[in-house]
Amino acid sequence: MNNLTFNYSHALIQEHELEEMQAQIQAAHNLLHQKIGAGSDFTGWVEYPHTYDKEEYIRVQKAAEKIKKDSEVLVVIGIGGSYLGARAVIESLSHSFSHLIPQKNRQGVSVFFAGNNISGSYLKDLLDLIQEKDFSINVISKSGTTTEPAIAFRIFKDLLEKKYGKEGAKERIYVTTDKEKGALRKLCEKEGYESFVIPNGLGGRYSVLSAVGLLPIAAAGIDTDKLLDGARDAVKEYQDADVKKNPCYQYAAIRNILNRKGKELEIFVSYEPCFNYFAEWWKQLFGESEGKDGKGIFPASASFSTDLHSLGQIIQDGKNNKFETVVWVKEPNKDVEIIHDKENSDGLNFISGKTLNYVNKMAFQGTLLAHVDGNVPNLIIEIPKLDEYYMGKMIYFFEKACGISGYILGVNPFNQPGVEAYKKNMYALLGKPGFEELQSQLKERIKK
Ligand SMILES: O=P(O)(O)OC[C@H]1O[C@H](O)[C@H](O)[C@@H](O)[C@@H]1O
Repeated sequence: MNNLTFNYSHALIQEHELEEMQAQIQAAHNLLHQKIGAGSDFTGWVEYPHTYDKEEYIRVQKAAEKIKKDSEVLVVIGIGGSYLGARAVIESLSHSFSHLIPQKNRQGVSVFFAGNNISGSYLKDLLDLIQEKDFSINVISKSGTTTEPAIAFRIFKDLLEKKYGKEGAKERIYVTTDKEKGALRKLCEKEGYESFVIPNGLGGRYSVLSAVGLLPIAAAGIDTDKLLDGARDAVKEYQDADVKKNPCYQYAAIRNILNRKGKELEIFVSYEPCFNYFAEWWKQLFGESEGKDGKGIFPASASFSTDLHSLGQIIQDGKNNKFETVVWVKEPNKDVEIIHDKENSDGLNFISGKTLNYVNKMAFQGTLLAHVDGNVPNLIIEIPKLDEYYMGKMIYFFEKACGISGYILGVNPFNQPGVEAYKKNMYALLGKPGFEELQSQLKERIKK
């Protein structure tokens, strides 16, 4: 079938178990669509592929064109939902070694990411690398107050101003933030930077199809119209509350069935290394949405066949608490044939004339059956090819499955209160005004 498909024939469940989830699916569907569930203020993403601000979308395209004309590099500064979606799409749809492709042979600029860690070495390396290049920055933060991107923004803004002067720098700074609140919005108003809005109804991890993801993605030369086409079709295809007819809801339901049977860990698996950041995006989506109130499936990831040589053992024979969700691309865009070798010293002439994609497929099928034999249920999401359209569709598939799955689990899938704990401690240890008492308590504990 020429569409995204969900295959649960290796899920190690009975059909009636899925049918029995119908009432819970219907209830979750109502909570989400009628916007009456927990966190409903953050469900604007459900219809966003239709309701997005069309005028802003044109500005995003124009900004991307300007960046392509005046820059070799775009530095995207953001953390969590403010960078993972863009990175997932860019890495999935770009040449595997895109940074080394000369600009004249590529559709867009090289996109590098900063402000997603606090490593001095990482930042220094990036600063050294772009020093000599023409670059622009897109700083992305919904709250406008997150420490990691704020630190990086200070430093890159300073570099831009030294290189191009204050006025020149202004032409190269793009800000994506809340419409009204936060330090970044204030700064935009003061400095007159070009800015884009993260709408109120979108939490960071649900924001990739807004300006948050679209500006970096478009600057990288990826067709955002097609991405949105895929997402729009997904809105239509995944709105049937009948679990028998909705693959997205089947995935949400089966995750919960497996979780109730003791599967505490879900491994996102792909056989294309370009999906590695898609896996990171997926991990934030499910981890922050479901991991609360002492509940949630731990989202992990593996890249096969690479990790079959490291994690393969524990998946096959380790504790029986995990399942795999495999994303399989039916027709990869490129391929290489295995050549015949007269000597045949490696004994591989039996596959000469075959292609790497063929061998990869056999690895997939062999692994699937081996892991299922090891009691690891496998859920398979197949896309016909890896392009913008199916990327958009798959993003929406996972977003919606996550919202529905979270409601079935009985949590608010749209908040992330637990993330604040480390931040408070870090601020206190850094001596942020207002955190004095916590600082002395923490220093006592660290001494011990
Ligand atoms: O966009 P920002 O407000 O800077 O937030 C960036 C990220 O950091 C927070 O700590 C949250 O856990 C994430 O959900 C969010 O995506």
